Amino acid sequence: MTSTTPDTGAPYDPHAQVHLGVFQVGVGSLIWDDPAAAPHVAIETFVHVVKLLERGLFDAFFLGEGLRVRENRGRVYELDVAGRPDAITQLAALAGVTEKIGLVATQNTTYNFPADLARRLASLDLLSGGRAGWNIVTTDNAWTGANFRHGGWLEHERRYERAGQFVAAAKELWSSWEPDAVADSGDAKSWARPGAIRPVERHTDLVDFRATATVPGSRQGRPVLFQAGDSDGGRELAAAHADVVFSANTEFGKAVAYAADLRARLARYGRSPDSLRILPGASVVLGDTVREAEEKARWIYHQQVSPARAIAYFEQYWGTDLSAYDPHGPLPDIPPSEEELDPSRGTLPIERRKGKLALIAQWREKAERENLSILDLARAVTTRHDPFVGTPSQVADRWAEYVRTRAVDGFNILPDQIPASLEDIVDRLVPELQERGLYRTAYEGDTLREHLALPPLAPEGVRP
Ligand SMILES: Cc1cc2nc3c(=O)[nH]c(=O)nc-3n(C[C@H](O)[C@H](O)[C@H](O)COP(=O)(O)O)c2cc1C
Repeated sequence: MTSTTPDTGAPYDPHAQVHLGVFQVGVGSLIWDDPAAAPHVAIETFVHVVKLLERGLFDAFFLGEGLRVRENRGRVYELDVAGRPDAITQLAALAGVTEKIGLVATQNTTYNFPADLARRLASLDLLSGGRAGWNIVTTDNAWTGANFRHGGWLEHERRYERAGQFVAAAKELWSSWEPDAVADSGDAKSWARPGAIRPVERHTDLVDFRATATVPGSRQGRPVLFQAGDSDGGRELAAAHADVVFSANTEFGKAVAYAADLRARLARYGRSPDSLRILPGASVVLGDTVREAEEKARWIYHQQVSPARAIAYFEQYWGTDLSAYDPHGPLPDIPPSEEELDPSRGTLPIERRKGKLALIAQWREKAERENLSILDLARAVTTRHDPFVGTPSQVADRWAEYVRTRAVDGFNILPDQIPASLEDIVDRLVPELQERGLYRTAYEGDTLREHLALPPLAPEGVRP
């Protein structure tokens, strides 16, 4: 290691590999209204995407969870799809048309129930031949929970307390079906030890159930555990339980600091730096030249924050109908409603749900100072994940630095366009990565755990 190598809590690795997943969130930034876009809730689109990714030798395809369509004053927010099918149902269908790719469902621990969710994830894992993953989130959005399951607002710390208990209970359920309870459980025998089906129970103020598992373990033992959420509580949950983190720290300096912090936490749980993969979100815009890539990136961003979206964005803050205002004109001259935003409703980033009057005053000042229209201001204040913009060879070189310094172990691609962004990556970026020895040329294993090169589970399958 040279003196300039950043400290990521793991040694420089010239042979490090890029692991790739795709996070198809379905809402927010995807450009669905482009004529080249595939229909957003059609099974054909999902089948096409997942087969494309399998051709590109991706580790995983994964879906977000939203239990309610995002809307603004009773209308669906422009880029947010008019429907978001249940993730586990979608992934079960995709398991039947694929052989290798991992299938990861985001599911929250605040509005689900442990035994029920553990059963559904174990079913996906078993039926896909050990390719399931669970992206554990706590969700800051009581409004979505109330739609189908149970509502109610748990404070941040309590959400993570429940998450810790929930995940530990799920892991115990997954290790509670032991192979001699089955006449011939095939692959399950290779990892679990003999015994019987043990009931699992918890009786706390946050998690209260008694249940027995309904399916044996899969070829990988149990679903691979992803975690998303960047607070101290989120990082502790990851250090205690996760196999993969879906991190929001994409920019190189942030990725280095995050990796060092997380690996120090891992050590406190007695885990090695290699027992966890770090995959931040990343959007990628490729061009034959830097200029072409930059122009495309600008076009994409302008599509994402369209005039109609700019109006809808500010309507949420003003709390009133702004459709009569010209997006190319100045900010509305009417005052916003006095009412604060509902903190339990997650259409907007959580840090922007408080103190809206002060925020609007800041925006007014900025717009006047810089002579910005409604649309200009919306583009200036809405953030996006740091995109990798450049030629395929430039992006491959940057990724080599990221993985070899162990700042990350790969990326979760956040596509802007489906399928175009992903076709670009599979057909143009993957060959560049392969040329540099950064990426597999064939799948070497069958399970998601194997694709991620995670250490095998302990013989008992899980650490409860
Ligand atoms: C990369 C990423 C993806 C997420 N995806 C979802 C999702 O699909 N559904 C959801 O309810 N919450 C999702 N979350 C939000 C988390 O549930 C969590 O509420 C939020 O990040 C706040 O946690 P924190 O305070 O630990 O950062 C995601 C968070 C991150 C960082």
